[in-house]
Amino acid sequence: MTPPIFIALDFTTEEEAIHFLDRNGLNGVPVKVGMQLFYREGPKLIERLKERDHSIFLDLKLHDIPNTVHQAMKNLARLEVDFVNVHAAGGRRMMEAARQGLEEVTNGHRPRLLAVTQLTSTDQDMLNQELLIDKPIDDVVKSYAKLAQKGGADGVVCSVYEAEQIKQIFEDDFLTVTPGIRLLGDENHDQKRVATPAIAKQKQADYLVIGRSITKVKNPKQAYNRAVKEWNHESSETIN
Ligand SMILES: O=c1ccn([C@@H]2O[C@H](COP(=O)(O)O)[C@@H](O)[C@H]2O)c(=O)[nH]1
Repeated sequence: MTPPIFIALDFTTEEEAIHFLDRNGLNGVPVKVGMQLFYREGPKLIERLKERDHSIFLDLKLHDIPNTVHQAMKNLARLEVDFVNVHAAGGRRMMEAARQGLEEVTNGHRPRLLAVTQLTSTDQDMLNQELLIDKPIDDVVKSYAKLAQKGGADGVVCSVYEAEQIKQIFEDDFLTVTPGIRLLGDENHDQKRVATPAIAKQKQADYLVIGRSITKVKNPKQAYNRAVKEWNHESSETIN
């Protein structure tokens, strides 16, 4: 079975991204396409990745008034990717509009809708002092997750540290997708709520998103295999 690990293709051009996959023998692995690459290459890149049999998480994090998100989601749905997302902070009506947009243009196989709870680059201090949210971060994540479910999301983007609690609150099929993954010894960069693949597995995350720990290292294939091994319990590296 393909491991549920999305490699974040945070490259500037399609050629860089494809060359990275080819050079490292990562053909057909699940990939995440974010703003950096999509804003440059757009839908034709998605078509190319689909032809190459990649599952795709299109991570554009929509956050706007409900009508705009509704119309935008109709266009994204036509790309027939596996996952799309919005910021839960846009509110319940916006998420309902997103879901409705996805349903309006797909027959059966619609992309699954995720809602970002709190970015993994946010920590407790930033939440309190910059965003002026005076609550423990895991409570905020849980509360946004509840809102997301009411708004029709199929799951949330959260850190590994909230995944387990979310799994306890919701049915098993409400998904947790967790970025902020680092292999032991790697730099955290701008990420704050960080964990290894082994911890992610322990905390019952459904999917991992890994970027720089794979894409910016000397031997990406070896790093990917390390993540897969941890996920499969073949090695148990713990928290950074
Ligand atoms: O809360 C979030 C939501 C999305 N991301 C995205 O995931 C990758 C992580 O990249 P790394 O290099 O592994 O840090 C990146 O594309 C982000 O846009 C996130 O990190 N946190």
